[in-house]
Amino acid sequence: SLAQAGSCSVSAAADRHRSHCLSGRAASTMAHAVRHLGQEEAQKIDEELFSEYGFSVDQLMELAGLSCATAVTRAYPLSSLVKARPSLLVICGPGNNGGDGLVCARHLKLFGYEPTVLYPKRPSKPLFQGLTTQCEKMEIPFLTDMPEAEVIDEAYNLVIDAIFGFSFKGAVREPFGSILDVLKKTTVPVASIDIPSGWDVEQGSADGLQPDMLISLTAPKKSASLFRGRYHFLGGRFVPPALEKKYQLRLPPYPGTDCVLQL
Ligand SMILES: NC(=O)C1=CN([C@@H]2O[C@H](COP(=O)(O)OP(=O)(O)OC[C@H]3O[C@@H](n4cnc5c(N)ncnc54)[C@H](OP(=O)(O)O)[C@@H]3O)[C@@H](O)[C@H]2O)[C@H](O)CC1
Ligand SMILES: [K+]
Repeated sequence: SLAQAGSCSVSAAADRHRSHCLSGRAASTMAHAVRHLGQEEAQKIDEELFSEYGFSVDQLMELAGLSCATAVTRAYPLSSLVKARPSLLVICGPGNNGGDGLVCARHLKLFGYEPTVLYPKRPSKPLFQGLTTQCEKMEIPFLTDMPEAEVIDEAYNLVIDAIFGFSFKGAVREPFGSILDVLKKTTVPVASIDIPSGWDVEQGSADGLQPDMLISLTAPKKSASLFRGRYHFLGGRFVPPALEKKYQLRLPPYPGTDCVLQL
């Protein structure tokens, strides 16, 4: 099974479900048995990319956000959107996952979508200020408050969840608890960047958000085995082969020059 081959500790039920749902594409991905990372391991790889491999956060965030925007165009092409306007709501959290969301919003605007951003807790670092300015200069509107679930269902085709990534821990603190409560009541699809927000990075969340799409960055995290949505993509095509080897990531090959891969 994926769990055994991929050394991920999912429950037997999740494992059975996964085997049951195997499609041809999933089966070909299984041959590679991409490894699912624990929280500390994901953070360690991230740290190593910066310290040992000389990357800057901005660089990887740009590639991560571009992957997410590209994956969104694959799952929800402009021609498939049901509303008159190609409107999207991008909800950004206080860490780098939120930064990925800002980059993703900017690229989606360039791809012809109409993103609106909610960014309630903004770090004072120049990186995030710059990403915010870039979005503002691209005429991407910023909301001051989370709309009601009915308003979101009425106004947007898709919500992009860039609230928490692999550093999330413990019970959700405000204002994000209320935001996630509203998000759980919406019926429009949700696309989560790296981790469905509010999920334990390894154990998931039985009564948590159930996104339609998950874009795993670098490599899926353990909780990705519990993802039940329609689209699971891998993005963040920036891992040097030596690092991939060291952590035995067994990443499936990206096709051609693509920056995303559907798992
Ligand atoms: N190597 C890669 O794959 C790259 C991935 N990227 C993206 O970065 C995130 C991880 O980013 P990080 O900044 O480490 O963490 P998060 O965005 O997940 O979240 C940190 C912030 O969230 C707050 N937090 C944590 N737990 C809670 C909670 N229970 N309630 C409320 N808030 C919470 C935390 O607050 P503190 O008060 O604890 O500081 C932080 O503010 C990864 O998932 C990818 O999306 C990079 O962009 C590129 C490289
Ligand atoms: K997320």
